[in-house]
Amino acid sequence: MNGLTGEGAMVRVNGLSLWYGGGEHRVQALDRISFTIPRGGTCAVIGPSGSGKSTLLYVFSGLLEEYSGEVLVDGEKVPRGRRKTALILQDHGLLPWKKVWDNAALGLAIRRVPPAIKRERIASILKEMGLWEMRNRYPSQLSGGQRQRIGIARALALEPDLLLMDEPFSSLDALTRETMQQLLLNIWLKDRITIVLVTHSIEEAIFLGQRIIVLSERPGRVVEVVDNPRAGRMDYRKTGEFYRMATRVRELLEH
Ligand SMILES: Nc1ncnc2c1ncn2[C@@H]1O[C@H](COP(=O)(O)OP(=O)(O)OP(=O)(O)O)[C@@H](O)[C@H]1O
Repeated sequence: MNGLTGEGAMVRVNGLSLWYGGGEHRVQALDRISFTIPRGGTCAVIGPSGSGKSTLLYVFSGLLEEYSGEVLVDGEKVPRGRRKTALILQDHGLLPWKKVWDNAALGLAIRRVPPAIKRERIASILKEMGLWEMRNRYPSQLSGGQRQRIGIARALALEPDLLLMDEPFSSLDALTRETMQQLLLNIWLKDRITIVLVTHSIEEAIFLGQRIIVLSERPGRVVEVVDNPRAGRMDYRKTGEFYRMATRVRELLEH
């Protein structure tokens, strides 16, 4: 695996530029972005508001197809509706009128997975995420952290090899947020899914992102790709290296 050249990379971005709208309303969101994400690695994308972080995820998931440059996922030009890519949006995309179980099973239902397989997979994931006891409740009867876990459960039920997350923990209080970061880390340690996480939090980016992509203000350009090999270690937060890394990323953002 060579993350620098992109050989064996899960995601490879080369000279990606993207504009929204047309004519006088044309807005450039991304400007010649290049980086790679190794297979089985974690990557955090951080940058000011409007720097194109969500846009990048939309491109990786195949939702946005109009761009210039090259974007390869698993060695192929982003295929539309790639089955092994899961996207978790900021609002978790939960349906308020459906119970926890059905919300978690939604992705599998859309893909018409046979009921027996669906039942087994959802039961196992709800147990793993600590949601089993709540399977017959509605989202409104749960806390923010529990709701977020349903969103993650739904994504994991698809057995993805690429998990794209758009500020998944931003609405949570600090403690719940740390618990959720830990949970995500456990999932990653177990399954080695490639994870791309968009975040506004320097601390979150450093704790979770083995590679940190720092973007500039709009149009988003890569200020720096920071390699952060100690990300994913449970005790990282308490180390001096963590604070040094935080200072470095903060300086890059103030650039
Ligand atoms: N549909 C659209 N039409 C026109 N401009 C858009 C559209 N969607 C996004 N933009 C613009 O493109 C830029 C990048 O948007 P994007 O949502 O990717 O940024 P972001 O870094 O995720 O922002 P935030 O941190 O605030 O969520 C922004 O300046 C935004 O206003």
